[in-house]
Amino acid sequence: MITEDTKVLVDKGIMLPLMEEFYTIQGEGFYKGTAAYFIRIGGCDVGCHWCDVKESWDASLHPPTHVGKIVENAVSHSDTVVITGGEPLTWDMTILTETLKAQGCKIHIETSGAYKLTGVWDWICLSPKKIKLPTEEIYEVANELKVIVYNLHDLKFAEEQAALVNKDCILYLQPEWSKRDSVIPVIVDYVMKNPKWKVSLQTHKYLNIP
Ligand SMILES: C[S@@+](CC[C@H](N)C(=O)[O-])C[C@H]1O[C@@H](n2cnc3c(N)ncnc32)[C@H](O)[C@@H]1O
Ligand SMILES: Nc1nc2[nH]cc(C(=O)O)c2c(=O)[nH]1
Ligand code: SF4
Ligand SMILES: [Mg+2]
Repeated sequence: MITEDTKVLVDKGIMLPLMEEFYTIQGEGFYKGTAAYFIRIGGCDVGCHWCDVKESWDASLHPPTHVGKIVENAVSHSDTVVITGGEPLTWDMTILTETLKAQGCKIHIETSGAYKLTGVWDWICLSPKKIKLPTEEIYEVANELKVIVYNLHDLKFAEEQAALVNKDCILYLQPEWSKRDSVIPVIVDYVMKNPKWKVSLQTHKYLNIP
């Protein structure tokens, strides 16, 4: 049980439920191959049935941690930090990102965009979900759109989402991991026919790194 005082600090984004943090190689999307420190914040109620970190969903399982401590760890490892989750926009990201920025970090986010966009970001990866659509505001500022392809209908959803993003946003199709053997040939064929899209793979899973 967390105290009422702690809850107030979490609501303000002064503390956040920290699931894990690790220095690794960004496996996905535009920055694939780049070393970065990952901060995984607990809490998500979007509920993707194929989510590969379901352990993150219940925020109460992850200890409320002072943002100052999170930042201190991060900057000792890397000047590129990826905030992920869970769904990081469940929480107010203002203080975390401003504190990282003050330390000279490049700050990236992995988000479904389902909640209000808070924080200052150098790179926004928007991975929209049909079951809880992104807020209107995030389409304007997303740097990459990364649609997960589980079945053929996801290609139609991908086109609908691509019609909503800004003109500079880079478009990725990423196979859902458990379906990769059947979905990869479909994505390859689709991208060759529709070259505005690029392929994104979860390369960290092939590299056997976090
Ligand atoms: C675990 S989510 C956390 C961030 C945020 N909740 C989101 O969905 O963008 C990180 C990234 O992994 C993707 N992802 C999650 N499960 C996946 C799976 N089984 N196969 C492929 N990508 C997956 C998400 O779409 C997202 O781009
Ligand atoms: N290496 C690595 N790259 C990633 N890119 C996005 C990830 C995520 O879970 O948000 C992720 C992850 O979990 N590991
Ligand atoms: S939005 Fe992200 S963390 Fe939440 S269930 Fe979907 S993939 Fe998992
Ligand atoms: Mg992951």
